[in-house]
Amino acid sequence: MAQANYKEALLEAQLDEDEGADILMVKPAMPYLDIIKGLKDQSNLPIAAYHVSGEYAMLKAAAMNGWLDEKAVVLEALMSIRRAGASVILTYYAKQAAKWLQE
Ligand SMILES: NCc1[nH]cc(CCC(=O)O)c1CC(=O)O
Repeated sequence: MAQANYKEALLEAQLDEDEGADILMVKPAMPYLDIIKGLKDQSNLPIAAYHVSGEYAMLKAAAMNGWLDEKAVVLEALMSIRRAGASVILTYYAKQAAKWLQE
C-alpha cells in the first residue's frame, strides 16, 4: 500500500470490512490521524489505533531529557487519537495514562 495514498487506505479498509473485519486498526497512530478520521466517517466498525513503540519512545526520551511535560503532552497525544475517531487505543502508556486520568 502506498503510504501517501489516502484513498487507497480507505479502500483497503473497506475491503477488510467486506471480508468480515470486526475492528479496523490503524498503526502507527499519530502519523495517520487523517486515516483514523476517514475510517470513522466511512465505517460503523470500531476504529482502533496502535500507538506504537516508536511513538512511545519519542515521548519518553523527550520527557527524560526534560524537554516536555510528560503528563500534559502524553494525554494530549492520546486525546488527539481519540478526537480523530479511535474508540480503542493500544498504547505503552496505558497504565500510566489510566493513573493520570484518575488523579
Ligand atoms: N507487524 C507486526 C507488528 N504489529 C505491531 C507492531 C508495532 C509494535 C511496536 O513497535 O509497538 C509490529 C511490528 C512492526 O510493524 O514493525
